[in-house]
Amino acid sequence: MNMILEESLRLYPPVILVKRRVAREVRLGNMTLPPSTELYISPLAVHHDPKIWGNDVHLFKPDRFECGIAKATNNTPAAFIPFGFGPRICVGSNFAMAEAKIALAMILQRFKFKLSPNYVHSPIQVIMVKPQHGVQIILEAI
Ligand code: HEM
Repeated sequence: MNMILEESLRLYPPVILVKRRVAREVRLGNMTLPPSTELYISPLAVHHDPKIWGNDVHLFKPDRFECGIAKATNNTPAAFIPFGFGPRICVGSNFAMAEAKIALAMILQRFKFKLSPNYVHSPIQVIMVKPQHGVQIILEAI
């Protein structure tokens, strides 16, 4: 379940941009950034970089996480940042993952489900990334 959630967060990070402001002059690669420069870091872009994830970057493949995030990102921790990175990383990340697993487990204990043929895949950003037309699923009690 962890792998499925991680792969979902990779392909569709709810937060597609995090922002940082440079506090003092800093070298970043071959650039020198003056204080107050604003940096926009896109989890969406990083998560879809074939140089990190390979040519199957756009495919939903939860098993890429089977040996953990470090292995999936070739030891590049900043390549998987659905909850941001560093000292200001999301404080609710563990809570959010636990909550999603509990909710899914409660559904799976009672139902089988499949995607409705009416579903139209159209992720959209309205503050967070979400399915534009909702996600229609067909539940079957077990
Ligand atoms: C799937 C669910 C969630 C996602 C994808 C998410 C994502 C993020 C991201 C990307 C940041 C910015 C991190 C950075 O700048 O490096 C953030 C910050 C934050 N998140 Fe979340 N978040 C989620 C759920 C939650 C929940 C459930 C809570 C509270 C219970 C929460 C509370 C916060 C707070 C307080 C911050 C600001 C942390 C700081 O600036 O020090 N988040 N989140």
